[in-house]
Amino acid sequence: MDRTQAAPPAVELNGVVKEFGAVRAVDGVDLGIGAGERVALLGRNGAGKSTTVDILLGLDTPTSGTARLFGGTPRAAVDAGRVGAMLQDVRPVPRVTVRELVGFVAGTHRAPMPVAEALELAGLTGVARRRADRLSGGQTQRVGFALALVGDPDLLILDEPTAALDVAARRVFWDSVRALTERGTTVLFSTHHLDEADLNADRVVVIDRGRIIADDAPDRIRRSFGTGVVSFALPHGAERPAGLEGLPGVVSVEDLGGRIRLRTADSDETVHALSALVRVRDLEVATANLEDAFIGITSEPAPSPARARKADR
Ligand SMILES: Nc1ncnc2c1ncn2[C@@H]1O[C@H](COP(=O)(O)OP(=O)(O)OP(=O)(O)O)[C@@H](O)[C@H]1O
Repeated sequence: MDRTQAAPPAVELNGVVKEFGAVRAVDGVDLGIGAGERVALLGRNGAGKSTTVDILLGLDTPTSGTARLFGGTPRAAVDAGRVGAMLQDVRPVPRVTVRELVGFVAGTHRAPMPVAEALELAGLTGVARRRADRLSGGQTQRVGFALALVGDPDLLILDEPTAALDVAARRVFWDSVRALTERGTTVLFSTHHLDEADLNADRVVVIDRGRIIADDAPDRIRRSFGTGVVSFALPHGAERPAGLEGLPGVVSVEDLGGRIRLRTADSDETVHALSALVRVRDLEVATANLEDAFIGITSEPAPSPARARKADR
């Protein structure tokens, strides 16, 4: 055996397609994720995130293409206790305490972390003696997190992990995720909170209509769609002027019905040229965030079949 060979990636999807009848939920996804990466999976409703996660967990099989975790099948990685998952629907077992439930699941793993540590990382120490079926929505979601991490997995897959968490609980959650990746755990999470992806992922993968349309560091994705947003209202009754797309720095133009938003790589130049083109009202200049980039990327038209085939090659 070649001992110099690098360890296989935590996640490797090659040409994965998943069809449900006429619906192509995943449409040729290639994705590799290395150890210790913290990756956000973003996409609009119905983009294909959960289907991709299901395939990664071996809960569903691709129509074509391959999914591998640590060089083997997802099933093998899950059976070996290398994968912890937190899915959207967490339904706690009735009549046991939080500590008992997490302890029970720890007992099913070969090398779990101490139960107290899992409770602490999930922010549950204060409610450890409470019945697991009598918790708030946010506490229940934290139980799901504790159950996913107590096996001390190499890969954590978290499907919208903070949907029910308040601001303080979110902070605890992301601190814990950071601590886990610092000791080598790979984390893949899906979210609709783009600010969270921006702050907590070192890589953002955007999926749209079953295809990966962006895969980069959050700041690079932000910059690729302009660093600034210039928005303004038109004078009452005025038509949208021609030529906005051609103004210096402008990357894209959105018409929000009376208000125009320009994403730009150079706000100063854009504003200067804009003032010569049209008289505007309520001018605002802001720094672009990941949400602006996301809207820009995902609102682009779907590739035509000819373009899609070309992209496949
Ligand atoms: N079991 C199924 N049978 C039929 N269609 C399905 C099935 N599961 C998913 N789909 C469809 O596949 C597409 C992708 O769904 P998926 O749940 O993966 O999206 P998502 O990105 O997770 O969305 P959301 O953000 O709303 O959770 C959608 O059009 C969905 O309706």
